[in-house]
Amino acid sequence: MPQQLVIASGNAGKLNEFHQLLSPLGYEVQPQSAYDVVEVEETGVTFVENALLKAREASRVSGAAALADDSGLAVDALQGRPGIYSARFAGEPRSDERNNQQLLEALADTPEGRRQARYWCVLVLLRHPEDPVPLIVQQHWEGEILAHPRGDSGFGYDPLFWLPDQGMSAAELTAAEKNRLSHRGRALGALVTALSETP
Ligand SMILES: O=P(O)(O)OP(=O)(O)OP(=O)(O)OC[C@H]1O[C@@H](n2cnc3c(O)ncnc32)[C@H](O)[C@@H]1O
Ligand SMILES: [Mg+2]
Repeated sequence: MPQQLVIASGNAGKLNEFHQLLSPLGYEVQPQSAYDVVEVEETGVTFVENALLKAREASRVSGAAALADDSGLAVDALQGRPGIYSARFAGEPRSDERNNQQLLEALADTPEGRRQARYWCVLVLLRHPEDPVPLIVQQHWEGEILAHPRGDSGFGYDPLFWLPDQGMSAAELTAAEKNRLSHRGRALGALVTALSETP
């Protein structure tokens, strides 16, 4: 992995997690805001398309290697929604709290036992804006949607994301524990491995 990386994201929760995961490995990470990268429109219909759009713009503007994350929550009872629209589920202005409320309403008639869901995380690394061989990895994290929020760590849908094996919500995990288990933490592990195997 290039030692200096721009993180193509404006999401403070993601930026924190990338910092925690990459700094111990010796990477110097900077948010795209350090280069005044403006948020691109996420016009793709897949996570990978949106991640490519974000990485390319950040790499183009910064002139550096860029890592983008497009992620979201897919709920079985909602046929995979909100999916790529997770950040915009409750419309504008975007807010985690309103998105969580929207999710609870959408699942109001769905009983416990039928509330399976997963987070997806797709990471795209571009070494330069015209990199013809982007590194792409995707990972998921299985859970269930709670009827009431629990915990105040993490971000986004974490207070509603129940982890049966842990007996707690994603927002009740420590940051280190979330990074070890999560879609993002494991995707980054896979990316580092993929990079070490790439010529
Ligand atoms: O596009 P950037 O600038 O990176 O920031 P964003 O928040 O818009 O990010 P996405 O477009 O990838 O949308 C992902 C949404 O999915 C949710 N999400 C993704 N990973 C999550 C996590 O680890 N915990 C909680 N919610 C998460 C959260 O609501 C995010 O806003
Ligand atoms: Mg986004």
